[in-house]
Amino acid sequence: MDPHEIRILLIGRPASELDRAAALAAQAGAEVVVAHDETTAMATMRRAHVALVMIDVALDVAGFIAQLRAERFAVPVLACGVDAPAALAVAAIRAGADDYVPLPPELAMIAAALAAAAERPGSTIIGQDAALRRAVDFAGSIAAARMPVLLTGPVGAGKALLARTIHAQSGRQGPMLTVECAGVPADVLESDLFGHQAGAFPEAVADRCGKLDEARGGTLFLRDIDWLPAALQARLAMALASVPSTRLIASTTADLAALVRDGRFRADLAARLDAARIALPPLTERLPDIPLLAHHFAARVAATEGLPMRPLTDDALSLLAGHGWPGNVGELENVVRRAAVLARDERIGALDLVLSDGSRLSPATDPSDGIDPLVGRTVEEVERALILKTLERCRGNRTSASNILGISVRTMRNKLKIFIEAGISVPAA
Ligand SMILES: Nc1ncnc2c1ncn2[C@@H]1O[C@H](COP(=O)(O)OP(=O)(O)OP(=O)(O)O)[C@@H](O)[C@H]1O
Repeated sequence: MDPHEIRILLIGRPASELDRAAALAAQAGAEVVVAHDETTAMATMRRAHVALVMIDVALDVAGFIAQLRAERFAVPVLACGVDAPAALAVAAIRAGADDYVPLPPELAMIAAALAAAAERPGSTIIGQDAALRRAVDFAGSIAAARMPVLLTGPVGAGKALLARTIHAQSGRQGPMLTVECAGVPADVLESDLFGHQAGAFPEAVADRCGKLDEARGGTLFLRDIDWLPAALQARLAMALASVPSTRLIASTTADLAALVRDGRFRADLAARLDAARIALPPLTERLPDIPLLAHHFAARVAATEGLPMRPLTDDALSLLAGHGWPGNVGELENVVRRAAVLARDERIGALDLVLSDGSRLSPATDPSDGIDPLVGRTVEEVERALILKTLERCRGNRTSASNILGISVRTMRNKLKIFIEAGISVPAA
């Protein structure tokens, strides 16, 4: 196997249930490698691109995760075990594992973990909306070119999916690798992108290849590029010339041109990325696509979970059509996925549609409703009140509030900093 193509690394003792997990993962279409101890596993991490780690809870999960962190690997880790005491599972999650999977694993569970962690080329882009189809057609027409692509649009609009499609249609032989720029510490991001040499920092026990290099002949997808710290923007702008065969695709929910004007993003890098810009419309601007997408997601859940297909009732569809969808297609997918698993009847009804916080779906309101009393206030005052109120409703959760407001978490943090400096109290995180 080409070491660069490993998707799942399974770590466990020989002849354990983990071998069965490996067989199932392979059956689910994954490229799998098994390591029987932590040292071999770390060696694999250093030489290959691993999208997901599954480790037996009987091993030293905390130690392994600490080692991953020390060497600056950002990879999802699932702990797993056979009849493991709940305390072990909890300890693994406390140590930083993303989740616990009981063994023997079910194919559906492995497939779901994979779908969440792996970049799957060729997933279908559903939708008939004219603006969406134009975006997809344009993406197809430039897929084989080498020019960078900038994908813009609100959170959950399908930018990552379109990036995978462009790579799949590009005919490139190399891999598509993703670097998540949002919320990752600068040093981890730097190692992820550029790699490091043994001894570069105390825990750097071996050389590590960065994704910019690893993606030679393939595609490097920089998700939420506006989060890239200034120093790394500079390093990336310089490094691009040395990897001409790596195709860059970047995504952002922000207005990159505005960030350049504010001096928060390098003009040369923005210009480079902007060679081809593709904007994805928010879901509320393509309402006729909602039933198509809902049906698609319901069918996918039925297939992966081994459940009967449950169509949506007309009431459920009209509730979906009236919702505001701040999280766009990603949010719709989550709502339908939950409903398809939890629905008791043969069809998914309006009552089955709940948001991730357990609240019922609410119809969208006209944004100009209730705005009269605000006339006479400044935009700044209204903006501040809206931000603080939304944050309060989200119990201080910056990410949820910025999703709802349609601004980046960084913009939200900057605004809150200004409020705090002005002596205004802000809900705690
Ligand atoms: N047109 C579509 N057809 C089918 N699935 C879609 C479509 N658009 C988005 N999805 C699915 O919705 C989810 C969210 O999409 P995606 O991650 O591509 O959004 P994004 O714009 O990259 O989000 P973010 O801004 O958070 O990075 C994914 O599971 C994706 O596969």
